[in-house]
Amino acid sequence: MSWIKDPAFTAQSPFGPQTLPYGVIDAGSGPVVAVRVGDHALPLRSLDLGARLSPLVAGESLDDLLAAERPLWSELRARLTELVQLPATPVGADLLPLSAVRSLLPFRVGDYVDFYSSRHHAENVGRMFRPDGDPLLPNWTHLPVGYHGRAGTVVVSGTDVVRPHGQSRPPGADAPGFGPSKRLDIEAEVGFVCGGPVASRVSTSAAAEHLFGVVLLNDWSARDIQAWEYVPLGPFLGKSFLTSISAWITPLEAFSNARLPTPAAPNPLLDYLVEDQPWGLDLRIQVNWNGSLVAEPPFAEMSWSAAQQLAHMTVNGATVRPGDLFGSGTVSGADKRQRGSFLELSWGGKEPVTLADGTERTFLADGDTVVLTATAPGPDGSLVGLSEVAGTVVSGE
Ligand SMILES: O=C(O)/C=C/C(=O)CC(=O)CC(=O)O
Ligand SMILES: [Ca+2]
Ligand SMILES: [Mg+2]
Repeated sequence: MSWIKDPAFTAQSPFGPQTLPYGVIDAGSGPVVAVRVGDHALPLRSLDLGARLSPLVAGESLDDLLAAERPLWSELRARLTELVQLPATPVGADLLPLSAVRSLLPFRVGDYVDFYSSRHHAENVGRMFRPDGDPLLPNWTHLPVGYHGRAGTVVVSGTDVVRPHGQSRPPGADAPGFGPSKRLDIEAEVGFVCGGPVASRVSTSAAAEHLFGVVLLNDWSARDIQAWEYVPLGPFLGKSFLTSISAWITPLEAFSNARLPTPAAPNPLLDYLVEDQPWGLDLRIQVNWNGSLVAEPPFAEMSWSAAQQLAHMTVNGATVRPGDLFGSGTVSGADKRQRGSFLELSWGGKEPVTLADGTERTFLADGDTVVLTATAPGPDGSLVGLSEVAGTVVSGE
C-alpha cells in the first residue's frame, strides 16, 4: 500500500503510478515543479532525489529538466515511481489537492509547429475549403504538411479563450468586413514537448532522445478569418490568437504499452521518413462541449507519427531545441462521431450538433466550455492519462 491515500491514485485510474506527469504549480508561495498523483500534486523540490536529479526540478519551470537528456529523464521517473509507491511517507513529501493549487504553463515554449496529419481531417477540410479540387493536395501523402505557429500565445489549460477579431469575407460578399469571429472552432490535437540536446536532421530512430512527453492541445481556430486569409501562405491570424495545452506533461515512457505501427503510407516513403519501430500511439481522445461528449477522435489512425514529424521538421537543417512544441494536427477518424473539430462535426455549420441540455451548436458561443481528455493503454490492463485541456470562450468586445 502506498503512502498516497488518493482513490484516483491507483493502477486502475489514469493518473495512477503508471503515469506520473510533470507540471508546475503555485500553492501560494511561487511556482514549483511537481508530479501529478491522482488528484494531487506532489512538489519535487523538497524530496530527497539525490545530487544528480535534484537540480533538474529545483527551478520554477520544467526548463532544466527538458534541457537534460533521456538517461536522466528515465532515472528521475524510476526514482519517482519508487517514491510514490513506498509504504511510509518519504521525507519532505507534501501532497496538495489539485483543487487548491494553480497550474501554470510548465515550460517556456520555444518554437511551435503544427502539422496536418489526419487524413480524415485533411480530406474533410479540403472538401469544405476547396470543393472544386482534390481534397488532398499531391504533397500530402509524401510528407507531413505543417506550418510554424505562434509560441507566445501557447497557454495552459483553464485560460479563457477571448473571441478573436479579424477580417473575413462572408460567402457571396464582394468585400471583407471586420469584427469578432462568428466561426470560432476547436482542434483536438496531441502536442509533443521536445527536450534533450539541440539537434538538427533528427532521424526517426533518434526521435526518443528529443521527445520528452505528450500533452493534449486545443488549436483554437477562427474559420471565417482562416478561410479568407490562408491562400497562399497558410494559417495566420485565424490560429495565432491562442493554443491551449494540458498543465501536466505525460512522459513518453508512460506510453510504452500504447505504441502501434503508423498506418501504411500509400506511397513509398523517402528514407528519412522510414521508421525502425512503431511510433503510432493508441490514444483515445474525448471532446466535451459544455459537458456533452460530442466526439471520440482516435489518435491511432494518424497518418504521420511524431517521429516522422520531427524528422521532417529538422531535415532541412533547422534545429530542435528543448521547449519546442509541435502539434499532431487535428485528430479525426472516419466516423462522424470521431471528428476533432466543430467545422467537421457541423459540416461547415450546416448540420448543428445537439448538446445534452437540448441546445444546438455549430461553432462556439460565448460562455461555452470545451474540455479534451485522453487515455492510452498502460501496463497490465491499466490506463495512462493525458491531462485535460480546457477553455471557456469569453466575448472579445
Ligand atoms: O487549409 C487547410 O486545409 C486547413 C488548414 C488548417 O486548418 C491547419 C491546421 O491547423 C491543421 C490541423 O490542425 O490539422
Ligand atoms: Ca491545428
Ligand atoms: Mg491556435
